[in-house]
Amino acid sequence: MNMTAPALAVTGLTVRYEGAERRALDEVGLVVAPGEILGILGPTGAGKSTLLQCLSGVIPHHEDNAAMRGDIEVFGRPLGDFAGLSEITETVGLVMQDPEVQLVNTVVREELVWGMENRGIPVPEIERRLRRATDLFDIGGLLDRFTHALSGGEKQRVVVASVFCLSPRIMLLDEPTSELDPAGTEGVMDAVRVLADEGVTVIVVEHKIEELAVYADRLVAMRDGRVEAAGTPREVLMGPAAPDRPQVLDIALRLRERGHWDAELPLSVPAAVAGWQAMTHAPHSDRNHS
Ligand SMILES: Nc1ncnc2c1ncn2[C@@H]1O[C@H](COP(=O)(O)OP(=O)(O)OP(=O)(O)O)[C@@H](O)[C@H]1O
Repeated sequence: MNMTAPALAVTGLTVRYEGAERRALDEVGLVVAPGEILGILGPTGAGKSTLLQCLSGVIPHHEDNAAMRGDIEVFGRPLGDFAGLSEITETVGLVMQDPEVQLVNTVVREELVWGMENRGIPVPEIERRLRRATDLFDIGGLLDRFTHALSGGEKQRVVVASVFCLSPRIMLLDEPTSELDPAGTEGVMDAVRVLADEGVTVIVVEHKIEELAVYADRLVAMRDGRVEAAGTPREVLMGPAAPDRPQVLDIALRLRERGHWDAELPLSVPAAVAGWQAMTHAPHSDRNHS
């Protein structure tokens, strides 16, 4: 594996599910650098989960009603050259949208440990990773709990932590905070930032755009299976593929907290819209009434 190559390089990725009228992914191209947090946003059905399933090898290895073409390289090595899912998961960890699908053990501690044991990781290293996962994802109080009795947000944190324990160089997170409150969401995203600073590459699909604006290094906006816009959060969120306008105030506040918004803060929705227009240098008058 070439560690100086992009973590992921995707060209012409196209997927059509059997019987579907249109492509779920349509000539998608992406390059993701090592240690980068790439946020993926887009409306429901845009193809975000399908993209993560291709990057993790679930398509084609585990999903037989999807026809896929295009190239995916992981650290310079074509994904097709890996010996199936088991080898891919050594480098790429996927957290699926529904945590239930990934929880297979009765007790949280077993859930975190079993994957490491299956890989033959030595016990002291298992214990080190378990401590780290417990700290990073704040799950110390959950270790002896039954997995089926956890809340949705607790399940999400346990699943992210168990994928982290396998130490993948690339983590793909499909709406990892959908059931978490704002504090829980920040906790998970802060942990993701720490991992990225240590060189882990993270692709996160997220509907909470304010979170992506703050944590992601780059954003990709998808629609109808295509990449509609890509760039820094500011470029994408200020551009024509941006979300509904009232969110701009929220985004501006969160960006300011982190020192990324230097203009006047918009104090009302009309002021936000005006500020938005000024920053994009484009009137978009047809979208003012949304
Ligand atoms: N297993 C499947 N079989 C058939 N069609 C599918 C399958 N999975 C997804 N699709 C279709 O592919 C398209 C893209 O779906 P996908 O789940 O990738 O979108 P998404 O952007 O992740 O949506 P959401 O935000 O709702 O999770 C949709 O039209 C969806 O109905």
